[in-house]
Amino acid sequence: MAGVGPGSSTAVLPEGVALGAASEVAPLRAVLLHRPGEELSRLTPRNNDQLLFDALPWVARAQEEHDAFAAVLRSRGVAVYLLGDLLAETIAHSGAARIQGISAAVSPRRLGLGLAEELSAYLRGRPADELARILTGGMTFDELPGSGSDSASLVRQMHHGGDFAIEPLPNLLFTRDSSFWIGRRFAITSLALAARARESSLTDLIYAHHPMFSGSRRAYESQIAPVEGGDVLLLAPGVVAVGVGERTTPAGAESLARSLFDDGLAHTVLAVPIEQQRAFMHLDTVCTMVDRDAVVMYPSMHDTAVAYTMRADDGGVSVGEARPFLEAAAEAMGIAKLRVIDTGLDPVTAEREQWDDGNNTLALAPGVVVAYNRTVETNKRLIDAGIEVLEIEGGELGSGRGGPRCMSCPLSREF
Ligand SMILES: NC(=O)NCCC[C@H](N)C(=O)O
Repeated sequence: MAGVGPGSSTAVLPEGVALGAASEVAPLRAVLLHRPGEELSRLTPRNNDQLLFDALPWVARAQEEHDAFAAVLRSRGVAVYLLGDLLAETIAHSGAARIQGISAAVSPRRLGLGLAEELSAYLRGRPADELARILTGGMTFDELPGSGSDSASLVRQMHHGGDFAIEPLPNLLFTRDSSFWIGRRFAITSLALAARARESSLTDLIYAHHPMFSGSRRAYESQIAPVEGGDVLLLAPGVVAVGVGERTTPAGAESLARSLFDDGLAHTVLAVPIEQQRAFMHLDTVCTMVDRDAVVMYPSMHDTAVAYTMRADDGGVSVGEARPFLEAAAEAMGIAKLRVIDTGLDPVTAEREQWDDGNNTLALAPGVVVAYNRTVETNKRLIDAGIEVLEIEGGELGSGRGGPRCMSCPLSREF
């Protein structure tokens, strides 16, 4: 097999660790993260809104924060895999993956046929690690091969040098959204917004061609309508909550439910409407599980969140009336009550800490979560409720509006 670079090796799972996840809180064994890189340095005041960042992160500091996040996970026995490494290894391993990645990134619509063919041919000849960097970090017109040469291409001549010939993917940082595992299967999601749509072409090729995933089967293959991983919460084995709002659509939630029922991966899917606004872009920005029977939740959702219960019904799907989410969830999970860790916050603090991803915790085990240290009040309430909170810095990482759960895709949790 071709290596990625000198001295490189191909990632494998630790002994005894099996791919898959059936809940949000069972002990985490392996996780997919993306160490932010060049794609973050592509953000400018002109493109940050469109690329879904609220500020321009200090890249080196964001990398330090991310390294510290990964170190916390490793210190708790979690095997950490980095998307950039897996991508380079996949491309080194598989010519088909190389072609797939290039064709998803090079758009004849944007570049015209001539330039698109020229660029594709150039990329086919790049070393795997360089190609992986281009597929994630993008490429400007100035960086195109032969730039500055006397070119017959109108496209080259009429674009500014700093325009993107290949768009960067700064939101790859949020590995939660572009794939998720349910049972022993992985699902490649269908991302709603143009700025993120290409991310799933990379997770798709990694899962399809990296040796670590060989033999793994897919869930939700049809990908008919948008579903993003940040909206999918595995409340308990067989019970899934799906946020429906700015990203995941009703059609996405319904087709996901249908597919999970058909594959025997869930018996109940709860569709939970969330406000269609930036602050609440996914269900996991307002609610995450911190224990087998407990969630941390944005206070204003506590009494207002509802759910439509979908169940498999005679080859189809039955949909119940909207009812209180906490009640519907507890019933589906077969528990008396789904506890809400009451953050008891005043509306202003609650709003600020929700914005700063205080509700976006990553569970490493029942009652053990990772959270940003800046959400001081929420963390305090979690600790008072007996939850162990492992705090990380997020001053720079948080500028993309995502916390520890958003930045992680569990590859393996104990069943
Ligand atoms: N699961 C999540 O909530 N992910 C955070 C995504 C943030 C990213 N800037 C976005 O707007 O999609």
